[in-house]
Amino acid sequence: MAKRIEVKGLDIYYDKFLAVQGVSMTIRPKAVTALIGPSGCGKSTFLRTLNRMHELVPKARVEGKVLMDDQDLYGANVDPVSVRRHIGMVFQRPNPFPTMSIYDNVAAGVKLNSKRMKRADLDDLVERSLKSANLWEEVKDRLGKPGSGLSGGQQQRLCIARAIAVQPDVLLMDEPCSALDPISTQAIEDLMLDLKSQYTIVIVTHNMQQAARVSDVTGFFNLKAVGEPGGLVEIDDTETIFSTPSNRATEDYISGRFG
Ligand SMILES: Nc1ncnc2c1ncn2[C@@H]1O[C@H](COP(=O)(O)OP(=O)(O)OP(=O)(O)O)[C@@H](O)[C@H]1O
Repeated sequence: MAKRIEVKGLDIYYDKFLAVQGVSMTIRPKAVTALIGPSGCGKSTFLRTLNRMHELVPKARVEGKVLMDDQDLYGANVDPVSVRRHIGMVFQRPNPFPTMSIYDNVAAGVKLNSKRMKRADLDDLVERSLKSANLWEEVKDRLGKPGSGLSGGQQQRLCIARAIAVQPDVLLMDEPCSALDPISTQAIEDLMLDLKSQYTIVIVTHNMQQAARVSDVTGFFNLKAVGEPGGLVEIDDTETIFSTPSNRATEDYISGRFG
């Protein structure tokens, strides 16, 4: 659990379009890394390369390396489905399986991985995952009801419980609060702070206050110019990025001068 990710010289393409160029960074285990930057600079694209979801887009590919505790995730013998099992993803819009019960939503990943479990063990796993996602108390009396009947914030925590249930090493979150109200947002932020004791967490956010509140490390992505590829400008401790960034573009962005 909680593995380190090392990205080395990563170029990311959609067919012939180079969307992101030359990203190198180390993502620390048991910490929250936030990725910020203006629209279109490639934050989400980059995030999806970390668990090989990028290549689900036809003709999308990468050059360079992504290592998880020294294992090359793009190595010849690596199964992308297994990578996605170890590196979970939570999306902008909560996407529970709408007709499935709350219980089955949490158990879905484990069942998909064709792990046969005794009912009591599965019950235990569902309970632990919902507790870790700070949702158990709110749903324990209606586990058989559809996940779609929960509020947006509860649905997002259900998706986090589903991601946690398969015991990933890393959790990727792509603007996980952008569809949520402030109270649900705070619940997810609190949850991130809890979860980082066990996981490596990478979050894309448009909300700089959120990056400042939840992350230990912040990476600023930018575009040199329209039509040019995006790239990582700098990455440092969040406190440093928000107080004394070393790059002018970072300073302009965090002080609201552009983006
Ligand atoms: N499926 C796709 N096919 C082709 N190009 C894409 C695709 N998805 C994204 N792009 C392009 O890749 C570049 C980076 O987009 P991406 O969505 O990763 O940026 P972002 O920084 O996450 O933006 P935002 O903050 O607006 O979500 C953009 O030029 C975008 O148009």
